[in-house]
Amino acid sequence: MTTATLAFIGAGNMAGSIIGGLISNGYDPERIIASDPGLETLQLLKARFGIKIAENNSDAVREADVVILAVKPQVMKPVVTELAPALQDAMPMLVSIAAGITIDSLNDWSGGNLPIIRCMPNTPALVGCGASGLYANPQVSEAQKTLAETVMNAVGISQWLDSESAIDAVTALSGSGPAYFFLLMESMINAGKQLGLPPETATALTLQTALGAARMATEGDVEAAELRRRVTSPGGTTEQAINTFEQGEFRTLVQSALDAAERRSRELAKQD
Ligand SMILES: NC(=O)C1=CN([C@@H]2O[C@H](COP(=O)(O)OP(=O)(O)OC[C@H]3O[C@@H](n4cnc5c(N)ncnc54)[C@H](OP(=O)(O)O)[C@@H]3O)[C@@H](O)[C@H]2O)C=CC1
Ligand SMILES: O=C(O)[C@@H]1CCC=N1
Repeated sequence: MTTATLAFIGAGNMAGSIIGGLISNGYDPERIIASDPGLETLQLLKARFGIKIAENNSDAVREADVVILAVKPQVMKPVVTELAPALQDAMPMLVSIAAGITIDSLNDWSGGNLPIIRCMPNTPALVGCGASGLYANPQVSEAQKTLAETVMNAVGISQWLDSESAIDAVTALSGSGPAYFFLLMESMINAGKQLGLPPETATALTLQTALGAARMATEGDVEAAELRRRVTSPGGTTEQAINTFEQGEFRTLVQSALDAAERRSRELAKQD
């Protein structure tokens, strides 16, 4: 694993998930520094993972090889503009995980000429099962690309994208994706309770079913559609459920949901 020093600007849900995944995978906590206005959040991360914390964003970036911008898109401009002098001193690689914020904007706000990567991770990074899309500007060297990939692969898988706009699609698919599966889990747990199962039973069976289905889809070489067919006995129970999903236009609904998320990602870019 790399020994690069990573500075996280913003230490909320997503930064915490990546940090947790890195530490579980053996990353040296002395080489991770985080800064955030919430002192309590920082103290918790320090106590839990042994990472360093900084009093302000500029202090955090001073020694960093990689600065991971993990604040909400809406505050990215003031955060990066204020950091620009420190960034121009240290010239680290910037990795922004924010939905919507473009490389052009990050380049303008940071004073220019920095290697910048846009990365769209997801929260399962916390358990080493993250999925990230990556896109680099021309200033990023091959060695820096390998570094970014090493960091993100330590918490899951990553895919390089050949256009920046593909980040909007990745945001809609895997960035937001865990929430879609959680919604399905919530809905199945509730349906199981409605069918008379005790809540603990409905919960345990739903979660194990989700885990089992995900493992079968990822660990074998059989496509999801075929795995679904193998559960669906002709004239059996699953067929009734699948027909109900199809009649409710489940696939169209999923497409519309992802379209809406992708559209929102593009809108966030216009609010720069
Ligand atoms: N959550 C997710 O599943 C994913 C999120 N992302 C992206 O990650 C980014 C962070 O999202 P998420 O972790 O969910 O959001 P959070 O709100 O949980 O984390 C953002 C953190 O940044 C802090 N912050 C606010 N202002 C500053 C500042 N000036 N300097 C340093 N830190 C600051 C916030 O503090 P405070 O709360 O006090 O304002 C908060 O702790 C977003 O841009 C999002 O698009 C990408 C992929 C997935
Ligand atoms: O909902 C959001 O905007 C962020 C980006 C992807 C997941 N969470």
